[in-house]
Amino acid sequence: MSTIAAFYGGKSILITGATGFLGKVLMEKLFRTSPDLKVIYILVRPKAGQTLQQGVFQILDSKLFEKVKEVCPNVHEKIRAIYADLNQNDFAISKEDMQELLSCTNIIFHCAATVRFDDTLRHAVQLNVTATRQLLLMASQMPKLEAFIHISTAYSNCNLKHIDEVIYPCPVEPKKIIDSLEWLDDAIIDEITPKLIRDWPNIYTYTKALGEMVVQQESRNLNIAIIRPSIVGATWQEPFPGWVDNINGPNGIIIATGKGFLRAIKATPMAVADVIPVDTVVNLMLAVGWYTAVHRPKSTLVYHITSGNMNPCNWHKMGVQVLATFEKIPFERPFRRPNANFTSNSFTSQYWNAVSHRAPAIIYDCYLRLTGRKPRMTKLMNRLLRTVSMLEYFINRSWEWSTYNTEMLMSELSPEDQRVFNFDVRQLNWLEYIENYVLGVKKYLLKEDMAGIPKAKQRLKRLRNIHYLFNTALFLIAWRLLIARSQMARNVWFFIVSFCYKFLSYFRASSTLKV
Ligand SMILES: CCCCCCCCCCCCCCCCCCCCCCCCCCCCCC(=O)SCCNC(=O)CCNC(=O)[C@H](O)C(C)(C)COP(=O)(O)OP(=O)(O)OC[C@H]1O[C@@H](n2cnc3c(N)ncnc32)[C@H](O)[C@@H]1OP(=O)(O)O
Ligand SMILES: NC(=O)C1=CN([C@@H]2O[C@H](COP(=O)(O)OP(=O)(O)OC[C@H]3O[C@@H](n4cnc5c(N)ncnc54)[C@H](OP(=O)(O)O)[C@@H]3O)[C@@H](O)[C@H]2O)C=CC1
Repeated sequence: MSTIAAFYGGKSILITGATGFLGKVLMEKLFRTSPDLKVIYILVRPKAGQTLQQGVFQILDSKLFEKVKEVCPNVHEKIRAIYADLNQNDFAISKEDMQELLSCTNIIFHCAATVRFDDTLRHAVQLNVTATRQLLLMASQMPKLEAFIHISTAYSNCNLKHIDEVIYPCPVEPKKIIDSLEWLDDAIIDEITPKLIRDWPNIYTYTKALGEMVVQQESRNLNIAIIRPSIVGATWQEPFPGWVDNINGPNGIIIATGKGFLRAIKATPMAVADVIPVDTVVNLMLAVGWYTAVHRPKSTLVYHITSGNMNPCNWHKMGVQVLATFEKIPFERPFRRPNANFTSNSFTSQYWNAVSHRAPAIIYDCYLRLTGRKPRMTKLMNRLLRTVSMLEYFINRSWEWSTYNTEMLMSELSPEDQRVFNFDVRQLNWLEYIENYVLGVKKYLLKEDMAGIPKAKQRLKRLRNIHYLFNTALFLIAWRLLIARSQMARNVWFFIVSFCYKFLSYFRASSTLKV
């Protein structure tokens, strides 16, 4: 029997962000490996037109939870959803619910966050910093609490090149920022934001760094650990390969490429693509929860869960395999044939944006207008290019993350725990993983049926023919215009035609002689 699975038996576990990508996979694994756990409390924001119970059923209805329903048939009774908004004071949790949480919780996994790169500083600080502080305050009033696991990101210190498993101080104290945001108005906040975030690429990574500092400062006597995953990708193995459920990170790029919208991206092909499967992250989270509660390390330990140092894959390899998978498993109704390349500098990037992105979008919008429909492609393309520009920072650099704590933890696990809670990314076969990833995007995100593949392949053939035809027509028009305007072009044209004529005459004469 797995020691870690047994540890979670009978426990009351509080998860924030349980409706998110990581949170769902965490819940699934907990129920599947420790079906005898007591209860999982999930803090859920009220959603218009949906009761709490409906929200829980919606989560459980997903294919992700199919296996769980077999091993834990009463799973819906073990999820206790609590209305909460982490942006509000005391999270707007009712007194009774708060009482229950405070008196019963054994373990906390704090996953909730805003992961948007372009959020306002006020909102991102509220959720990623202030809410973390408030949760720590709640935790300090929980007599039965054994461990508090805070989920950060490997990019919280991406302004550094080499990142150790330590909490780095931020230039401005989180408390000062929280206090000043209370009285500064939005216009001033917008003005000072670039000065505050300095060399962090966005508000998200900056506020995650502040969140870590808050954890360090407010840890009191709690058993706390921080987990820093890199780019969290689809499931590798569990409960089945390729599960994804949002368009963050690489997912949106895979869709945009597969649908033929994105044809070039500014990336450094040899930079490390530090993608880490979500089930690997969850396995580490559960192992850390156990270790922190049972071994009670003296200080707050930070664990990196990244792939680059142990089993690196670069963007070139990833891109090639993504494109190869589209050949086998194309997405339905693509705008153009999926075929993308990496550009290396701003000049070529702008050229491709004009030629391969904006021009086809404008042409398509003209076609929509002419056929009496509303143009939409240019708007969509602009949003996509904006998104891509925000991701560029991460695909043009490589980082080194040390993983001493993660490796130490691996060595502390029994062979059975190493198998059930495997977070050894050295065993990952990238080509297989990427193929399953693309397939998962098709099935679980785009909800496309595999039966549609032959039709999609036919459409791709048609698009390829249109592409060749269009290019030939374009070439002929350009050449015709050039001949009309330039003596030099006329001379070249005359030379080519007479050369071809002579070659053909010679060929005909020599074949007549042979006969
Ligand atoms: C010899 C041969 C050589 C061949 C070479 C091969 C080349 C092949 C090249 C092709 C590549 C093929 C694929 C390769 C695979 C990977 C490609 C690399 C990309 C990976 C980049 C990952 C970087 C991640 C960085 C991680 C940092 C930290 C990680 C974390 O800690 S947290 C998670 C990260 N958070 C996010 O990802 C959130 C990012 N999103 C946002 O902040 C916002 O969504 C926004 C981008 C600001 C956009 O906001 P909006 O207000 O505009 O609205 P909305 O969110 O509703 O979305 C608007 C539209 O944009 C689309 N969209 C959103 N996100 C993405 C996305 N990530 N990618 C693409 N599109 C996205 C969305 O669909 C909306 O579209 P619409 O509804 O149709 O309008
Ligand atoms: N995905 C990634 O690539 C990476 C993620 N991380 C970290 O992992 C954690 C989870 O990320 P991920 O699952 O991908 O993110 P998601 O965006 O999928 O999930 C975010 C979760 O936070 C909840 N949430 C947001 N705002 C509030 C609020 N005001 N009150 C209550 N709950 C709220 C969301 O609820 P709702 O469903 O209502 O929106 C959702 O459950 C985050 O801390 C993130 O920083 C770290 C590295 C990489």
